[in-house]
Amino acid sequence: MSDAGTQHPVAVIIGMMGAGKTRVGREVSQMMGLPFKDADIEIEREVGMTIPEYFAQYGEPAFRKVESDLIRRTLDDFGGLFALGGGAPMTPATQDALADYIDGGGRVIYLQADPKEAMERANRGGGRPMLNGGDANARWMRLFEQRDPVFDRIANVHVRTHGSTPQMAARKVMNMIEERVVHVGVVSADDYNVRIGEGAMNHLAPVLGDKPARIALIHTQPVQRHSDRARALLRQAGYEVSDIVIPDAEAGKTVTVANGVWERLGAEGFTRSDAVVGVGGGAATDLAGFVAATWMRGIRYVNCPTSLLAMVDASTGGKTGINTAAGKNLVGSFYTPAGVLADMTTLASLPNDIFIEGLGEVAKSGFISDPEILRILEEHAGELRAFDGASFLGTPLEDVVAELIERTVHVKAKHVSADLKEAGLREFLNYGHTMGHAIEKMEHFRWRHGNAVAVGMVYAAELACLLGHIDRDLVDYHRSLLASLGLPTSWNGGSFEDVLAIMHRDKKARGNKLRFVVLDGGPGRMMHLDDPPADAVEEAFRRIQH
Ligand SMILES: NC(=O)c1ccc[n+]([C@@H]2O[C@H](COP(=O)([O-])OP(=O)(O)OC[C@H]3O[C@@H](n4cnc5c(N)ncnc54)[C@H](O)[C@@H]3O)[C@@H](O)[C@H]2O)c1
Ligand SMILES: Nc1ncnc2c1ncn2[C@@H]1O[C@H](COP(=O)(O)OP(=O)(O)O)[C@@H](O)[C@H]1O
Ligand SMILES: O=C(O)C1=C[C@@H](OP(=O)(O)O)[C@@H](O)[C@H](O)C1
Repeated sequence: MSDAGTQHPVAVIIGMMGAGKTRVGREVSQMMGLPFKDADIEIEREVGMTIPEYFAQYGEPAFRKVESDLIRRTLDDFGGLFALGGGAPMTPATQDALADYIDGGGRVIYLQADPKEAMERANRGGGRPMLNGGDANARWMRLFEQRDPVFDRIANVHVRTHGSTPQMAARKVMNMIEERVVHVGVVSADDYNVRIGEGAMNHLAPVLGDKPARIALIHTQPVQRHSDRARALLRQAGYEVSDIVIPDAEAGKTVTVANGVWERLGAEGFTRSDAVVGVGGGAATDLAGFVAATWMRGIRYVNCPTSLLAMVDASTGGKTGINTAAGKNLVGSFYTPAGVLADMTTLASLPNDIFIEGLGEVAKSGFISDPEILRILEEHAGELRAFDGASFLGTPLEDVVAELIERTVHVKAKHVSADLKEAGLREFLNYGHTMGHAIEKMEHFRWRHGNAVAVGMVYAAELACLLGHIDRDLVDYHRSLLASLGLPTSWNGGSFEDVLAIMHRDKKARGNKLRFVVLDGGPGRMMHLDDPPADAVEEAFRRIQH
């Protein structure tokens, strides 16, 4: 964001008078150890008089010129938190300066206080020339009606502070500043962002936009507390919410469930301008995406993943789908979301075993593309294996997990941006899945996906080693790293013949030829392994049996 030798604010705060721009801005700067600047105070320092005096002596146009010049300068030479005066964003020159700042990666945060709370606070202590003359509340409301739509459009981050103390409001602002954003380019559809951080769900309304009137909120019972928050945010933003609870986990990924949702959408008059929001694990976001992809041949949807695996994998990339009697994910559509909001606060209720299975897909991304993921996993294996959602937020482990999520999503974004429909490169995301899916099916889906994939990666490593593509040390490293995370590295649940038959039905197979993706030399270097020798395929299977 910064040009050489210049610095830009970490965030600019705008909002109505009394919203808390100064008070909350100072709280945030203290929490983040950053300097704080209040435009009004800087202006008074520059002109050598109070703002009311300047207004009285020179009038508002002259004041707005001084103000916009100072704001433009500060945006290019200050690296802390910068709070603007209430009317500042209404000046075209300031709007241009803020647009340039956002283009450079800046955050303009609209602090959306409850009008009643802000009005009351704005009238404390006076000193606000825009409220002089007549009923201050009436003037405040008139200004709000003029300014709110403009602030809403100018800001790229929106933080509601209704009922929040300054400290609570500051925490929300800080979460928005610290959140991580991964951009996913899509060749044949609109790009979208994956937002990762506490409070990411606050982006629901800006991501959905103002077109939808109705939102189908699809979720499962175990994530009720998180879908309650999504529902409240949607209703506060003015949407009509159809609450649709589906069966949990794989039981929710069926055509019967999808049909039930289609019937609801039909009965409630959902049109192409309406939207779907999926809240839950990967099964829920798969079903929600499938319904969005098929209702009227495609309506907007936003995923709010609540499990680690859903955050790092299932919710991103546009694969939507349901299961059939013939197997998993055999019916579906490539259909990309309008956005993915991975709200870290949802992990507070995630059971340990489900967090650990998500590490399987994180490790996979390390092996296929980003060795730094492997290093982080190794360094923090003990803490990760002991994950406890109830005590997780606000600890150093939260930053470690956020980094792992961001990196893993980057790996997925790189593959899906270049190859949405899995013609080649995207198949590398299937590392460990040929055997992994066979194990899931042999276990009648009692095994969790990430666990099966972990064994599948050990299998793929053994196969690659047998054929001279990687050395024994790297195979052993697969076992030691995955085991240190609490993931399984062997399986004894069925015959080679049965597994082989299932692998021949893998979507990477071509005709009667097996196809695998394996490491070629080391982490980050992948290759397609087509039609490997039958004896190696069987020997590798023997080696994953304990
Ligand atoms: N579309 C894709 O690209 C893609 C990629 C990977 C996996 N998937 C699919 O995702 C599914 C696996 O996802 P998953 O591992 O999230 O399984 P899941 O959706 O079955 O969730 C696992 C369990 O955890 C619960 N849960 C989720 N978040 C929770 C939270 N915050 N608090 C408490 N409980 C929570 C769920 O209710 C469920 O009981 C599979 O169906 C798989 O096929 C899809
Ligand atoms: N969330 C909040 N809860 C309680 N009081 C607040 C809150 N935000 C601001 N205040 C108080 O309201 C008054 C106006 O806040 P201020 O930050 O000056 O508003 P602004 O800069 O947006 O005009 C101050 O007395 C401040 O301490
Ligand atoms: O986005 C993709 O390409 C992936 C889809 C899923 O595999 P399947 O397509 O085999 O279900 C997932 O498990 C894998 O991690 C990556």
